[in-house]
Amino acid sequence: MSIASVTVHLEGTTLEGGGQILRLALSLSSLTRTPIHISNIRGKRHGGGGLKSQHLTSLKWLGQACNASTTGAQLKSKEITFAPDTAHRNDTVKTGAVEIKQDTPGSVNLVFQAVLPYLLFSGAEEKIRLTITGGTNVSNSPSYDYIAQVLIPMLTLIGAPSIETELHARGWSQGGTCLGRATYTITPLRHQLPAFHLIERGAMRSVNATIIAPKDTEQHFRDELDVMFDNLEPRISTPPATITFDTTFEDSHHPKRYYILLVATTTTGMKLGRDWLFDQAIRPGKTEHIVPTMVRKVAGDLMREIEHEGCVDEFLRDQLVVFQALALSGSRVEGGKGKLSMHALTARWVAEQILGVEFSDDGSCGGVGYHPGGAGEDRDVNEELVGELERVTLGRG
Ligand SMILES: Nc1ncnc2c1ncn2[C@@H]1O[C@H](COP(=O)(O)OP(=O)(O)OP(=O)(O)O)[C@@H](O)[C@H]1O
Repeated sequence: MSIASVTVHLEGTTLEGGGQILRLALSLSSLTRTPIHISNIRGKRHGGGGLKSQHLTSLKWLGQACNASTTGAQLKSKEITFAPDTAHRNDTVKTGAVEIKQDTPGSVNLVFQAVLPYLLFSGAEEKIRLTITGGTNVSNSPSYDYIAQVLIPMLTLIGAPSIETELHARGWSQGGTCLGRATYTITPLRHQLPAFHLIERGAMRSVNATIIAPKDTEQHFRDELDVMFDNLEPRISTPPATITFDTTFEDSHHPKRYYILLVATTTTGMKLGRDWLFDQAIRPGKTEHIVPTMVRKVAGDLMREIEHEGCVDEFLRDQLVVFQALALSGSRVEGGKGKLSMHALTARWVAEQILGVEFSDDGSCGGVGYHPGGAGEDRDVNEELVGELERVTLGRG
């Protein structure tokens, strides 16, 4: 495994040009102790770019965790340097209860996205109960529900220790800001993450709907979902496999807070998710159209994911890039006919710049086989454990 010891410069307007470049670069820099310099941060975003609260929170937390020297660590900053202390040991990360607080509804799950690789690969011996304050349901980011129902089960499928989740309160960016809190209990890896193969999609087994909306819309949602499930079934079923449909409804306790998530699970355990946080101004007395609009929109999005025949949805595809890059060489994620998103291309680019890994057109990656707790030194792999995990990783030839 070769890791750059010189500072890696990342131009923040590259490809997607948003916050993902920063989060992933910070994750990989902290783990490998590679110094980074990012210019024009979020340079393709309207309003001038720069660090938002969620980005700054991740930067500060990772900076203190790996004892990094930083410059530019303030809100709206468009340029940072981040140089982890090369003598620092990642396995000295604080275990037990770890609290990351934000005083805005910045996405809890984008902070989680930034710090998870560091904690999972820290080499720490004890569990980490990570609690993050902020927004749990925020536009253009993974919701708490998506993380719990899609990302985490898929991480378990690829061989990561299971992560428990607990929601204390929801935090919304809609209908006036309100802070939420969620806890993720992470068991750090004790060995390299084996190469994983998500290549067999299997047949559809179930579709679960999660609705969070004002209580008086519950029946309307259930009726719309019943119609939608009836329409969906013949289009996605592969007899003799049968599909079950299920709906969970939660009162959002606010007339302007609406959220829907649909998760399709396949016979090989793949999870495809599509959601929508209703984020338009809702005028009193003008809400009847919202329910059918949301159901139709998300059902259409899920249908497109299913028709692509990939093993992951558009969002998971970019969120798994970091794990492909850190796993042993040869992980492959089948995206099907779906176009690789700009986020996925950007994540690959950051991983290539910092770790020197390469991704092939078929979705496979020459991962570095990162040793938990290490900065890339060649320790022996626990072959027995890796073999065991390989058996639970789907599609392994
Ligand atoms: N509906 C969704 N479900 C699951 N994940 C999502 C969803 N929308 C966005 N994401 C994920 O959230 C991340 C968004 O990255 P992005 O760089 O756009 O965010 P950001 O830090 O808020 O930056 P910016 O404000 O610059 O857009 C990506 O990993 C993407 O896959």
